[in-house]
Amino acid sequence: MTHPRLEPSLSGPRIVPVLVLDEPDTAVALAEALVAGGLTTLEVTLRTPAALACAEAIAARVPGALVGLGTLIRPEQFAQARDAGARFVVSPGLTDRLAEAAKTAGLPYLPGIATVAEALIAMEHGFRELKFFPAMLNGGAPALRGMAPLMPEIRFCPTGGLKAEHVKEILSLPNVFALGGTWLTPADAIKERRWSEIERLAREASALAQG
Ligand SMILES: O=C(O)C(=O)C[C@H](O)[C@H](O)COP(=O)(O)O
Repeated sequence: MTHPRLEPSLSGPRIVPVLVLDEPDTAVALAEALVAGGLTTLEVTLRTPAALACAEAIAARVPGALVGLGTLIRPEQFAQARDAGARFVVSPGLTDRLAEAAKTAGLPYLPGIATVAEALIAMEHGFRELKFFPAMLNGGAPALRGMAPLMPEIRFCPTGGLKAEHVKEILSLPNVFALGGTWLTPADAIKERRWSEIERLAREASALAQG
C-alpha cells in the first residue's frame, strides 16, 4: 500500500523553507513574509518547545500557507502534528515505529534517508516521497542522479546544506519534487524582525525555482 503524497498539494515554487520558531506571533509574521515572497509550503521543525503552537498559529492565521511539521523523531509526535493542523510531516530518518505512526496519522510523510538501503526500507513501508538528508554531505545532485534509474518511482525532497546556488541544478533532476532548507530564514533576520529581507530571499528563491 502506498501512502498519501505531498507533491500533488504543492503549489508555486518547489522550495520548502525549514523553520526554527520560538513564538507564535513571530512565526505568523515570518510565514506572512515567506508567503508574500511566493513560498507557501512551510516546514516548522519540532526543535523548540513552541513549535506545535507556532505551526498551529500559521495554519490558522496565514491564508495560503501549507504548513507541515518536521524533525519528528518519536512516534507520539505524529498525532501531535496532526492535532496542530499539520498538512504533512517530515523526519530526519526512519524507524519501524515511526513508519507505523506515520501510517496511523495518515498525513503525507517524508521519511529521511541517506543511503540506497534506507530508501529501499522506506519503499518497503510504502513511502514513495522521501527526504534525502543531509543532502550535500551525502553527495548532493550526483547522488540523486545516481539513484534515479534504480528507483524511478521515488520522488525526493533533499535538505541539508542547500543554498540558493543549488536550487536550479537540484530542481532540474527527474526524481526531485522539491527541496528544503533554512537558508531562507536567517536566525538574526528573524530575531531583528527584518521581514522585508526574508520576503526578498523568498522572492529570489521563487524566481530561481521557476526560471
Ligand atoms: O530533519 C529535520 O527534520 C530537519 O529539520 C533537518 C533540516 O531539513 C535540515 O537541518 C536543513 O537545514 P539546513 O542544512 O540548515 O538547510
